[in-house]
Parts: sequence; C-alpha cells; structure tokens
Amino acid sequence: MTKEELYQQILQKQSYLCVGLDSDIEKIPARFKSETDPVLAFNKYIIDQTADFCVGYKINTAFYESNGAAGWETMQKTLAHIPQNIFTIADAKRGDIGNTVHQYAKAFFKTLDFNSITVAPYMGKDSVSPFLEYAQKWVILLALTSNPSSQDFQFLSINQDKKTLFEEVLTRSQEWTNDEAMMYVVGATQASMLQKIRSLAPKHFLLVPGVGAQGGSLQEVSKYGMNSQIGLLVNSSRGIIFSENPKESARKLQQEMQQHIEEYHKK
Ligand SMILES: O=C(O)c1cc(=O)[nH]c(=O)n1[C@@H]1O[C@H](COP(=O)(O)O)[C@@H](O)[C@H]1O
Repeated sequence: MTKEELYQQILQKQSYLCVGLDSDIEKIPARFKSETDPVLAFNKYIIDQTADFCVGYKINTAFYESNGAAGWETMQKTLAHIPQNIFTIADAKRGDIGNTVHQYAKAFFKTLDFNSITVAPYMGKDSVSPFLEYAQKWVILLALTSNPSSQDFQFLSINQDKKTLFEEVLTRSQEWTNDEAMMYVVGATQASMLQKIRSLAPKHFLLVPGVGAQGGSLQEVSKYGMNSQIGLLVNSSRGIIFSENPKESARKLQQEMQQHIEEYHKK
C-alpha cells in the first residue's frame, strides 16, 4: 500500500485507528474456547466488528509464535480475513545481520504478505536495508518507545549538543530511504516529545501505540503529531479487543479521531 493510498483511506474513514490483535488466548472470551482455532475465531469477530472504524490491523507476532506452528497458521488465516484496503502490520520487532534479515523480509512480506513490519534500529543500516528491497512494503522503525525503560538508551545524549539516541535514529535512518517506505514508532506516552519528533521527521507516518491500556492521550498525540497527510496510525490493542463491546470501543476512538482531524489537520 502506498502512502497516498493510506492517506485516502484515512480521509474516507475519518480514522487513523489501528487495531492491535494482541489476542492472548488466556484473555479471549469463553465462548470462543470451543472453536477449533479459538484465536482465529476471536480475530475474525474483532475484524468484522471493527473494520469500518480502522485503517490498520497490527498483529503482534508474540501472541501467535507462543503457540508454535499452529500460531503461524492462525496469523496467516487472520491476515487473509483482513479486507484488502486495510493496512497490515507485522509487529515482530526484527533486526539482524543482512543475510538473516533477507529471510525475515521473505517471511513477513512474501510468505505472509504483510504491508509492513516493525524493526529494531540497533544494528544499523545493513540490518534494515533488506526489508527496503520490497516495493510498496514498509519498515516501521522503533524510534521512541512507550515503555518506562525507554529511558535506558533512547534518551542518552550521544554528543556535546545533547542530541539523544532516538533523535539520531530519526535523522540517520532518513538517509536509508524516504517517507514512502519508512514509518517510525513513537509511543503515545511520549506525546511531549512529538513536536521535537515532527521537527526531525515532518512527513513520515508515525505508528503510535500506547493509548488506552498504557494511558497515552489521543488528543495530545493528535495535536502535536498530525501533519498534512495526517501522518498518524494510532494503535489500541487491549483497550479495544478485550473491551465489553469492541465495535463501540473502536467507534468511539474513530469519532474522537474525526474531531481531531477537523481541529488539527492542516493541509
Ligand atoms: O511497536 C509497537 O507496536 C509497540 C511499541 C511501543 O513502544 N509500545 C508498544 O506498546 N508497542 C506495541 O503496541 C501494543 C500496545 O498494546 P496495548 O497497550 O494493549 O494497546 C502492543 O502490541 C505492544 O507490543
């Protein structure tokens, strides 16, 4: 999917919501447990309930890999159930030497046909480049994460100007490709840094997890993160899929997003 196509989807649905399919088998409702593949049945239900209100689905591979080969099959079948015009993210947070990354790229872009994958930047350019060889596929690079321990490395000053490591990730990685093939992960709990981030990466889409269960503010993220093509995919996983009424939870976020688009979207 191209950036323009994603933008058009956002405008059409008045939503930049990404629903996270963090489908923990321990937490799915009891009525799905008698199905042959309970997680698949649950995911199909969630997708059917939420597809009108979101523009992306993020499959966090951990919740599938933990179930071995059967989990991979669930992931594949889940992907097949997602409507064609909805952006798909393999939240796999991969990264390795180039020779290995070619295999990750094949696994997630060819064998599974995701639109994008989350990637850790720590090993540098040659660990990311193989993903970039696929046309119309996206790398979503971890820039500033939502967890408390993001402080450990990401905020470290790397030079006398007090440039931080996450700022260097944002600037250096722009030498590797452009905003048609790369997005950045910025945690919703880091909304106070969004102005800084936008000054470094004005045009890129940002995948923003951390609203809902982790307490990030959708309003703040929208105010400081939105750009001329919206530029945001805001993810909520547990806050939607394990809510009493996933459809209404997704609708509520979409309606809030519609208001933020009216207020903050400057073309
Ligand atoms: O890359 C991610 O998606 C991610 C990055 C980050 O900084 N924080 C973060 O929570 N995530 C993921 O986003 C999802 C958040 O889930 P909820 O907190 O349930 O909405 C999980 O799948 C996390 O693995």
